[in-house]
Amino acid sequence: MAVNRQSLPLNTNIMVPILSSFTVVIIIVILSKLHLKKTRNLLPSPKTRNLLPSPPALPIIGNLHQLGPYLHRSFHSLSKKYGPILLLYLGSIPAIVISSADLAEQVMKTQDLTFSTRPPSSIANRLFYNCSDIAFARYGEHWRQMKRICVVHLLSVKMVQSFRSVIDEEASLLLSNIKAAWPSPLNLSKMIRVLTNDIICRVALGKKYSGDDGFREMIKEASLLLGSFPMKDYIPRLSWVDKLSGLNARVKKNFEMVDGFLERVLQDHAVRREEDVDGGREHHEEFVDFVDVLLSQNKNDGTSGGFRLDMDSIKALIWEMFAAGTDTIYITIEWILAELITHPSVMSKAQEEVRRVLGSSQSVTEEALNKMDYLKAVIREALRMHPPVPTLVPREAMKVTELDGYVIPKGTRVFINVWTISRDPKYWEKPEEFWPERFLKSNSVDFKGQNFEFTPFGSGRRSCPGINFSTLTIECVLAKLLLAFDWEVPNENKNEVHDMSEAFGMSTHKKYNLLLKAKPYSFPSAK
Ligand code: HEM
Repeated sequence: MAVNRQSLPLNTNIMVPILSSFTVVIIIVILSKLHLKKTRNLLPSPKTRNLLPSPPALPIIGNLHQLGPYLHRSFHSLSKKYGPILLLYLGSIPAIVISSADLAEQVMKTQDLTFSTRPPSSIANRLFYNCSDIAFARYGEHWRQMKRICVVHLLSVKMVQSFRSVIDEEASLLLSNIKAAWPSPLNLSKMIRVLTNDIICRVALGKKYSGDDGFREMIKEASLLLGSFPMKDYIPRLSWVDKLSGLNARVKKNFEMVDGFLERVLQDHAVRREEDVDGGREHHEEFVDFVDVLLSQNKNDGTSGGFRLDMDSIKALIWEMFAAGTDTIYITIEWILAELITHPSVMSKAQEEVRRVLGSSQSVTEEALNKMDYLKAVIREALRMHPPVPTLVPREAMKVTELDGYVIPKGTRVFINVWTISRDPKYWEKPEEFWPERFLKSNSVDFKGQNFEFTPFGSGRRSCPGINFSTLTIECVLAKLLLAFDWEVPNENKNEVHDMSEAFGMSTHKKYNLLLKAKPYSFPSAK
């Protein structure tokens, strides 16, 4: 799920848009003074706090003042000083930050069950129907059944293969639009964003909504809200600020829009199903979207081990596919292209491979992809340097436990900083260099969750169920883009295109758009 996004499933960027507002800072300072004594009593005793390395915390806000908008970078700096496990207070919430592969393995494998729940999030609670989704759901029977449905029915290898034609059609449409733009520059970032949104729309809802401005705004607002910082969750005594700042009203409005939209989608599908049955037609002969699958699960609820997939859970799951799927895939493709364009020799090698394997054929089959080792290495290298969810989705300790000899109280939040781990010189040669060849070695690591120095999709019970779908989409789209065009950076855009700065947002996407020229490529014999 999409995105450097803390609350999002994907959103680990807790930050600070609201907190940094002047008014709130003043309020905090006054309250700090007024309640200093009382607050001291609320913090754990010095003895408990000393158990883990921890930067000094302030009353009320804890360590929030030490965190910037790029949470993974703030955690990175703190881990340089305090080590691979450290304790922070996010307001009144204790949180540990993990920055080594060994400790990540402890959390996601050895003690996976202990760390299998998600912390509460008031915004996700509202937007995802009391956390009836997967990514925000607390560990338990509901989450287990929802994840099973997702893994077995929505994102199974067979289902993902059935989406191939959708991915192919949408990518071909993208190529036509790019061709039409030559020789003018184009905003490739924007085009890829629309592409991934269209693919997810068709796969999840059965049709595209990209032409609908209201739909785009609704998704954008939802992801902004999921990336925001509700006082209620971290400094409960300041929860009134959420009302004053308009946050509560925005959440309510967005929920009502999303709910109305999903109601209409479900209605449309239900009517179509009835028409198919009345007309004696076989329902969805060629392609079944997520809504169809979930509605049939809902109908067959007796066969799903007694689990009742109610309408709220269906809506939460459908909506989550957007939250988790759109940005992550878009961001990954954007970073890969940015790195390729910045490293022309890598670009040439990748293009040479794609053109050799595919020839003039536009069809990117599974067999063809299996011959593109270099392209796969490029994708891994981009995910290593730019993991879209850099601190994973936070977990929470379900009971008191021990990590690295430190006592971890029940309810402690856990962030795993994969951004730091996947550039740690202890595991990676030349970690700051974009060097896909590192993944061509016979003993190279994979991102499937078994190598804890490289887990952009997480690992264990809470790992990402969208890994096959993402990999297929990224590989197909990239192969087509490298096959069909030679890429040029207009002089006036050079600085922005090659600038690898990150933007603040739900996920760590590139700060500056890819404004490029795409020269259509013709195979020598076809000239
Ligand atoms: C490049 C693409 C993607 C990346 C890098 C990514 C990454 C992640 C990460 C890091 C997590 C949290 C793992 C953990 O806590 O250990 C996650 C969870 C999740 N992802 Fe993805 N994701 C991607 C694409 C997708 C797609 C396409 C979908 C669905 C269409 C999806 C659905 C989910 C869901 C439902 C969860 C929650 C799993 C749970 O809590 O049990 N993701 N993803």
